[in-house]
Amino acid sequence: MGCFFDCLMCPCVAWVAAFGVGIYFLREYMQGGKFKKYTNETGKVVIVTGSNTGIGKETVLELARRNATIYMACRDKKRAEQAMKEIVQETNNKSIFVRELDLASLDSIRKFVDDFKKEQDKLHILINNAGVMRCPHMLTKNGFEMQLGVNHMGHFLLTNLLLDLLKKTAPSRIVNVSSLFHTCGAINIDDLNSEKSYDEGNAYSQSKLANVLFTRELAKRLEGTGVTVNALHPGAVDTELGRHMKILNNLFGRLVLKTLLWPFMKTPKNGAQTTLYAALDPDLDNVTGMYFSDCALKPVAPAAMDDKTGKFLWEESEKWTHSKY
Ligand SMILES: NC(=O)c1ccc[n+]([C@@H]2O[C@H](COP(=O)([O-])OP(=O)(O)OC[C@H]3O[C@@H](n4cnc5c(N)ncnc54)[C@H](O)[C@@H]3O)[C@@H](O)[C@H]2O)c1
Repeated sequence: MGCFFDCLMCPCVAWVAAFGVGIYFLREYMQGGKFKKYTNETGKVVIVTGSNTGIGKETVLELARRNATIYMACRDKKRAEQAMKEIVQETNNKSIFVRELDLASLDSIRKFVDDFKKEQDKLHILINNAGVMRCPHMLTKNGFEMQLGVNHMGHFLLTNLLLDLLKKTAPSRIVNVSSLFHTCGAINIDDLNSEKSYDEGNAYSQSKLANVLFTRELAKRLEGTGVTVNALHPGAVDTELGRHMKILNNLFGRLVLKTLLWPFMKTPKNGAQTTLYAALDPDLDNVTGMYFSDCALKPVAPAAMDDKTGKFLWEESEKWTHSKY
């Protein structure tokens, strides 16, 4: 016991502790300084996909604090209900509902929308947040490569099925959570579904580029409707998104990587701030087809400005999801 206290009194331990505390506050200061505070958004009806964990869960928590009515559209109903209970307890907002949505199934998406429309005749904000990253080659229920299928195709169908409600409730907003990885992406016109070859990193970047192309194409189609649509990069955020990465699957790798990256990673709370900015900031009432990061407008990759590819992707997405808009 005495030895333990001797160790604690050692100047090295004190220095390491002071360094750790210093880094913690510096990280919080650097990330927190950029955020705005928004007033209560009473009465807004919001859908957040993939909101039982990570950035989505924090987004719901922050919206719940602002008195929104929130639908948590989640694949894992049990985890979502647990998350919802925690949020209700913390915010005392009882207008938070869990509804099942599997973006890897077109039937599930259609059922979610049908049920939602029976319950609600308003939708002010749709936040397309759910995502899967660098998974091994897998297919959705409809045979789409999983990352393009969930991150883009699923949200494409969901959004289009909800457009009538968004238009009716205008001014309203669509927020697409993309990633800085869109800058590494290319739309593989000859092999969009990765049937000839598959690389998990390329497939993720392709799906996140698709988010930005979809945002820009949809913004054009929504001109004059009062519905805006914007995309964003939330930052590098400490969440469960890396669950498919081999290095994070063993304890040692996870420990080393998390320790090394920790000072540079945002907390989920800070990672949710650009989503909140895109969803709530009054200065963005008429801003559409744009891309944000750190609560500010940012340029997109040249590939995301290619309108021809945007049109190609839209037409393919209509064919794949058996829908025409
Ligand atoms: N964490 C980061 O550093 C980072 C960086 C850039 C972009 N993003 C993007 O942010 C978004 C949120 O990711 P996160 O970091 O909070 O990760 P996360 O893994 O904690 O959250 C992703 C959510 O998506 C849900 N999801 C996955 N497949 C689904 C499906 N088929 N149907 C319905 N929901 C499904 C998961 O269940 C989970 O709730 C993603 O779109 C991701 O690409 C994250």
